[in-house]
Amino acid sequence: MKHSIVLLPGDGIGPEIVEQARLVLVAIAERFGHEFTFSSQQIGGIAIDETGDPLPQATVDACRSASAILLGAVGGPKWDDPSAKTRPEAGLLRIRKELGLFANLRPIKLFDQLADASPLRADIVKGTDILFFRELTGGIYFGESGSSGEGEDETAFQSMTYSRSEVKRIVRMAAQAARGRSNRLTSVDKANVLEPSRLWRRVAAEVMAEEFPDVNYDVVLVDAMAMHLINRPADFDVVVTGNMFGDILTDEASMLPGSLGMLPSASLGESGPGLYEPIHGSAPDIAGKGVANPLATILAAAMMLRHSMSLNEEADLIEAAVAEVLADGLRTSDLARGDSESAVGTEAMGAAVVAKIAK
Ligand SMILES: NC(=O)C1=CN([C@@H]2O[C@H](COP(=O)(O)OP(=O)(O)OC[C@H]3O[C@@H](n4cnc5c(N)ncnc54)[C@H](O)[C@@H]3O)[C@@H](O)[C@H]2O)C=CC1
Ligand SMILES: CC(C)CC(=O)C(=O)O
Ligand SMILES: [Mg+2]
Repeated sequence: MKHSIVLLPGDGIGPEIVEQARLVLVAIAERFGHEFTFSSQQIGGIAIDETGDPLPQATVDACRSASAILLGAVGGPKWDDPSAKTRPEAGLLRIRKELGLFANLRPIKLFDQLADASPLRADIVKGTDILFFRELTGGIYFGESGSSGEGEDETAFQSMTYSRSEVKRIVRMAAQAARGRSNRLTSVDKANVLEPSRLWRRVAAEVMAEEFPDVNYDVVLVDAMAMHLINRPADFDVVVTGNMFGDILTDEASMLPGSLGMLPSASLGESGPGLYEPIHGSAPDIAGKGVANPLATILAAAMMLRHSMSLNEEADLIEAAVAEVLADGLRTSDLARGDSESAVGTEAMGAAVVAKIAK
C-alpha cells in the first residue's frame, strides 16, 4: 500500500528521534511490501530562522495532502525571548488548529520490562493502562490574550473558553473508546472554580446520559486527579479532559511507565490526516548528544499506522519490537535510573528496534 508521510522534525532532539522512527517505518515497509514516501517540512524554531514564520504555508500545504504527519518537537532557549514577535510553539498550536486536530490521544501504558524504571513503587504502577483524551484545539491555549500597563501596573491575561460543541465531540470520542476497552470514562475538570469547566461538566453529563448510558462514568477535579494518578493509577481506564489539564496530567503520568521519553500521542480530527508525536518537548538539555530516547516517537509511528492507515499488524509489530528490546535490557539514559554508564544512545536504540522488525 502507498502512503505519503510528512515529517516535521522541528527543534532540539526532534530531528534525532524522528530519524529513528523513519528508519523503523522503512523497515516496516520492507517487511510488509508497503510504499511509504517521506517529505520533510519545517516547523518551530528552525522555521522561524529560515522563513520568519513557525508554520510556513508550504508546511501546511504538505500536511493537508499527506496520509499522516510525524512530528518531533519544537522550541528551545534560542527562541525564548519573551519580547520576540513569535515563538516555535505557536507553529505547533496553529497546525493543530488548521487541521482540526481536536482530539489528542495519549496512552499511558506500562511495559512490564520497565517496572523498575518508574520512580514509583512497582506495586503502585502495576496494571496501569490509561488512555487520555486531551482536547487539543480549544481552551486556554487558544484563548484571547493580551497585556497592558507598565511597571508595577503591568498586567497580562489569557482567557479560557469552551463551547458546547467542542465538549461534545471530545467526550463522544472518548466514550466510544471506553466502550472498546474497560467501559469506564473519567472526566477531569475544575468545575468548583472555572465557568468553562462547569459547562464542560454539564455537557459531558448530558452526552453520557443520552448516548452512553452503558459506560461507567465519573468526574474528578483536576487537583485531586494529579494525586490519584500517582496513588492509584491502575483504577483509571479512559480519561477525558481539557487542553491544559491534559497537557500537565500526562507529563505527570509519564512517570508511571518511567520516562517522558516513552509516551506517544495521536492528534486526530473528524477527517483528514492525523498528526503523531511524542508527548515530550525538544529537550534542549540533551539535544545533539545522541542520548535522547527515540521510543516515544517510534511508538507514535505505530499509532500512525494503526489510526491513519489501518495497518494494525504492522503497529502491533512495532510495539512488540519495543517490548523485546526492553526485555533484552536496552535502556537509554532516561530509563537507566542511576546506571547511565550502561545506557545506549538514540541510534543504538532505534537500530535495535529495526533489527527486531527486520528479522
Ligand atoms: N510538543 C512539543 O513540541 C513540545 C515542546 N515543548 C518545548 O520544548 C522545550 C523544552 O521544554 P522542557 O520543559 O524542557 O520539556 P521537555 O519535554 O523537552 O524535557 C523535559 C525533560 O525530559 C527530558 N526528556 C524529554 N524527552 C526526552 C527523551 N525523548 N529522551 C530522554 N529525555 C527526554 C529532557 O531532557 C528534560 O530533562 C520548550 O521550548 C518547550 O516549549 C515542550 C513540550 C511539548
Ligand atoms: C504547544 C505545546 C508546546 C504544548 C505542549 O506542551 C504539548 O502539546 O504537549
Ligand atoms: Mg506538553
